[in-house]
Amino acid sequence: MLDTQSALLTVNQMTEADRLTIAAGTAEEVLMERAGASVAREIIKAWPPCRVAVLCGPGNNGGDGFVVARHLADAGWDVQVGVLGPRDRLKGAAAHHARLWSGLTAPLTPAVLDSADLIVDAIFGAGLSRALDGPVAELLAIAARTAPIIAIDVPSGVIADSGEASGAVAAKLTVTFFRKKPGHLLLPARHFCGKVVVADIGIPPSVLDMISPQTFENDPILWRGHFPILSGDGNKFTRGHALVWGGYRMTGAARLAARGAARAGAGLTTVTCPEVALGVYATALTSIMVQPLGDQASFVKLLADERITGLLIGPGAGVGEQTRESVLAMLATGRPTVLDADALTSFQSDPETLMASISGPCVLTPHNGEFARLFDPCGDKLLRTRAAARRSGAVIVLKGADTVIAAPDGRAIINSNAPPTLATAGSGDVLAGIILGLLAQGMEPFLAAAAAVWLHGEAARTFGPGLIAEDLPDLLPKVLGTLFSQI
Ligand SMILES: NC(=O)C1=CN([C@@H]2O[C@H](COP(=O)(O)OP(=O)(O)OC[C@H]3O[C@@H](n4cnc5c(N)ncnc54)[C@H](O)[C@@H]3O)[C@@H](O)[C@H]2O)[C@@H](O)CC1
Ligand SMILES: Nc1ncnc2c1ncn2[C@@H]1O[C@H](COP(=O)(O)OP(=O)(O)O)[C@@H](O)[C@H]1O
Ligand SMILES: [K+]
Repeated sequence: MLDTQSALLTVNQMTEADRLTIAAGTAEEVLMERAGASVAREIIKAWPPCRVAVLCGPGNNGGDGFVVARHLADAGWDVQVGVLGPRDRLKGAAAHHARLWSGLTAPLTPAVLDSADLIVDAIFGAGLSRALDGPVAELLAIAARTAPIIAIDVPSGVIADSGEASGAVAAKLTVTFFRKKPGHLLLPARHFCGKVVVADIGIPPSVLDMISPQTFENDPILWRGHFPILSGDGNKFTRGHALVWGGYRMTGAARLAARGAARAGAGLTTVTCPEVALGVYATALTSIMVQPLGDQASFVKLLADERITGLLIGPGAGVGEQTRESVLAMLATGRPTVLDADALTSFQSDPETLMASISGPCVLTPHNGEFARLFDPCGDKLLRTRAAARRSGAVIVLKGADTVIAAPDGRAIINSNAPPTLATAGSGDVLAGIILGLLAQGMEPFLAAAAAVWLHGEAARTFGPGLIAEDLPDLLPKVLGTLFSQI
């Protein structure tokens, strides 16, 4: 099992974590007390005392709100509490904490927001089961124009499992409990969460042994121990040989990928390209080798070289029969293969042939457009990436600001470190190359893909504004140096 420190829990898994903790002897009221107290602590840390409106819903999220109200009032803050529906509708721990609130409550109308300097959104958390009712959505819209919002668990309107966010408004801070939920990372919900703080409410991490989470936030802790390590007595061949299929006339894409593979640590990197393009590739590549592609038979012969340990096709490959044939020839070797861009689009009219040909370690790196050409685009990003991985038998990297990496066995990782400067031509080509470089060194495809996506995001973050794809490979040494100096 992957390290559960960066696990993301579904609503059902979080309920189970609560249940196991309660069964082990912690009362639900105590968990709620700790949850609300942790939110109040974060507020007191970040804001000076002011007038706060706490908006409480009908469930346990509302119960947390009453705890926050009490702690802030005890600390001398001016607190208004608004409650959705009759106060006696609250049950269990929420009813208990509502009783401990000795101040007034008002109905949940815009009047509660009058002259608020800060607003606590405790209307709905994990229990939101349908789109927000009109009046609640209207109140939230007014709240967003009135003062900064602190959301408890998730901003109301966010579906924690899927990242949908109908009717939600942007919070400055979201305080969640024990572990993050997929909705804190998936778009659009992520945009509404602001800064996310995970508070410890005394749920023991050992409950996760029983829950076996399958979804994780991308973090080196998941894959650092599997990263290729150089052996002192190795040589360039023991570091793997990465082969990139280089197209013509779009030659830049494969060159970017090749540099990504080399910087990720492949001992040798070769671009094989049509004879006519040899000069173009050779002038722009030095340590990376260039080989003429020849006809299909000679390509198959080249693939028979056992020293080649990783294959990539797609960047700048062109859509068509030659690309299809080359993809199938690569897959037939059973060696680790990355399929990107045109290699995916070339199977648009016949995805079945592609799926049926994948048997070895394989990573597909579509963006949303390429994904929809091969797979069912319905459902949230986690769901559809997982389904595609299961269907294809390959690791799927569904790119974007919230890239999801899914394995055929159901594990999934959501990436959160990619800055928007990555939205620049060719950055995906570099990513495919980094994955190739790690695969060529023998790293497991799922973890290689996760590591590459993280390194790619971190490289871009290190660089800052003005990034172009060419910069990315040369930023890897610094990112890797920092990463491994922390061990
Ligand atoms: N279970 C526990 O032990 C803990 C739970 N905690 C809090 O409990 C929350 C989950 O509590 P609940 O499961 O009670 O769920 P919520 O409080 O998020 O909401 C459930 C209530 O809202 C109603 N509802 C759902 N969608 C609605 C809609 N669109 N319009 C109107 N009403 C709607 C439901 O009928 C139910 O009454 C978490 O988000 C967290 O804030 C924390 O106190 C930590 C401990
Ligand atoms: N707004 C964004 N924020 C963060 N990362 C992004 C954003 N937009 C794109 N990316 C990342 O940039 C890369 C773009 O890849 P791709 O769409 O294949 O473009 P190209 O074909 O031009 O290389 C992917 O890794 C993607 O996840
Ligand atoms: K909330």
